[in-house]
Amino acid sequence: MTAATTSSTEPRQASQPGAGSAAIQTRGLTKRFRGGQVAVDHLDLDVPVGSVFGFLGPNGSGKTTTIRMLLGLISPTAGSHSLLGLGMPQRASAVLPRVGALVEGPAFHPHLSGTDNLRRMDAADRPADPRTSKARIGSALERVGLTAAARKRYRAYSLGMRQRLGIAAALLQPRELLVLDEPTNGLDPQGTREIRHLITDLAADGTTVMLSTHLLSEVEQVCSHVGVMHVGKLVANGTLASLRSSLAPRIVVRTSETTDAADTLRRLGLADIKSGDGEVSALPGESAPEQVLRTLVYDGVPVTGFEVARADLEEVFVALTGEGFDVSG
Ligand SMILES: Nc1ncnc2c1ncn2[C@@H]1O[C@H](COP(=O)(O)OP(=O)(O)OP(=O)(O)O)[C@@H](O)[C@H]1O
Repeated sequence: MTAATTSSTEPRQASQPGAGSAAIQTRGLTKRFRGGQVAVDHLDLDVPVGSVFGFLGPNGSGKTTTIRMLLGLISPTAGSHSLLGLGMPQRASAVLPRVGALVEGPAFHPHLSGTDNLRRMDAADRPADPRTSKARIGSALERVGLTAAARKRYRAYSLGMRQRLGIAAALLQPRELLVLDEPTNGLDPQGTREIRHLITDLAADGTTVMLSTHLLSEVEQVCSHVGVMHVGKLVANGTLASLRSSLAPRIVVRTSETTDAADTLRRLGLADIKSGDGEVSALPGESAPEQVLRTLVYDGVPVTGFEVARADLEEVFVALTGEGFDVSG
C-alpha cells in the first residue's frame, strides 16, 4: 500500500489536511543497515494532525533511524511514507519546508551569539525574504524564551538553551509539523520543564508535534498519542487513553495485613494477586469492586485504602513486550 494519501494533482487540499488526517503515515517502513541489522522493521505508523505524538522506546529501539527516514536523511530499505499527506521522497521539496526538525542538534557556531547563529541559518534558507529576517529571528527567539540571552555566545549557553536554540532554528519558518528527536535528553529538571511547556504551547497553536523519547513520564505529561517501539517494531500506536485501557484495571487494597487481604481476594476468585509493601492488588474479573471491599471488611481486614486503578504506561509497556522499560534493544 502506498503511504501518500493525497494525489499530486491536489496540492491545495494536501496543504490543509482536515481533522483525522495523518501528519505522518508510514507503511511497511524498514531499515536494514549494511551489517545486516534490521533497525526498523515494517513500521505502520499513523500520527494524526494536531496531535502531540510520543514516539516512545528504550535506547536502540529504532526511533532515531525512523526519524531520519521520515525526514529523508537516510533511505528506507523497504516501505513508504508521507508527511502532511505528501509522499516522500517524491514530494520532499514541497513538504519539507513545512516541517521543522531537531535531530542531533544543528551545527551552531560556538563563537557566535544565538541571534547571529540564526541569522546565518536564515540567510542560508533561499526562499526566506532577507527583508523580514530580523522579525523572523526575533519571533523565533521569543517563541523559545531566548530573547534575553540572544546576544550571548552559543558556547556560553546551557544545554537547555542550546536545545531551545535548535527549536528556534526549526521555527524560523511557520511549520505545520515539528519532529523532535529526544528534545529533553540531558537537560536538568528546569530545562526539561521549559521544553515541555514549549511543546505544549506549539501544539496549542495548531502545530503537530512528534517527539521521540525514552521517558514514559514525558509521554504521560505532554502527549495525546503514543507509538511504542520495541526492538525495531511498533508494538502499539494510538491515543494515550486507549493504550492505558488496553489493560484491565486492577483492584488495589492498602492494608497492614497483606497476607489476610490476599487470602480473601484468592477466596473470591480474583486473578493475578500481587502483594507489595502495605498493598495487595489483583484483577477483579467478574467480581464487583464494592463486593470485594465488603468481603474484606467482613473478614476483618483493616483496609486503609481501596481503589480500582488503571494501568500506567509502564505496565502497558511491560505487557506489550514482556520486558521492563529500561531494557536496551
Ligand atoms: N548507521 C548505523 N549502522 C548500523 N547500525 C545502526 C546505525 N544506526 C543505528 N544502528 C543500530 O540500529 C538500532 C536502532 O538505533 P536507533 O539509533 O534508531 O535507536 P533509538 O531508539 O533512536 O535509540 P537512542 O535513543 O539510543 O538513540 C541500534 O541497535 C543501533 O545500534
